[in-house]
Amino acid sequence: MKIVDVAVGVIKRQDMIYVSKRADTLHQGGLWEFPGGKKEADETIAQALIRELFEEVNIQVLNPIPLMVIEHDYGDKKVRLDVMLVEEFSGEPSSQENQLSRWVKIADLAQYDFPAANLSIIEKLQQLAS
Ligand SMILES: Nc1nc2c([nH]c(=O)n2[C@H]2C[C@H](O)[C@@H](COP(=O)(O)OP(=O)(O)OP(=O)(O)O)O2)c(=O)[nH]1
Ligand SMILES: [Mg+2]
Repeated sequence: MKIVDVAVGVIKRQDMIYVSKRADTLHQGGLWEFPGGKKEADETIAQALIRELFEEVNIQVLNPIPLMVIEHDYGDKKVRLDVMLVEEFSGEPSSQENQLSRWVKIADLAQYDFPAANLSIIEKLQQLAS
């Protein structure tokens, strides 16, 4: 199965992360996510991140920092999540795609249902915060 490259942005301000709820109809629908999306063939992963975060939450990413890469096989789809920490950005995140979105304290992220591939991201954020 072809692996899908995904740029994922962990948008952080102080002890809060900006999360959105995926539409029910999408792959891994109804779960919470960090904004992002599929890399196009002609893009670098950083370019994909900048484009996706502008399209989805209307911010200009300034200085993304690589956090981790996660490969996960959902059975129906294999993904490679290139996760980047976004602490420097301009604009105020707001959902452009009718997604429910909110700032959540890192300590409270575990109360939200995320796709299985995201568990190690949340663990890492909690380690960094403690
Ligand atoms: N954006 C995002 N995708 C995630 C996360 N965790 C996770 O497993 N994924 C998976 C779900 C999808 O299979 C894939 C990303 O798809 P997407 O639906 O965001 O892609 P996209 O924005 O390009 O959407 P589209 O153009 O296909 O509608 O990565 C996450 O935290 N954020
Ligand atoms: Mg997306």
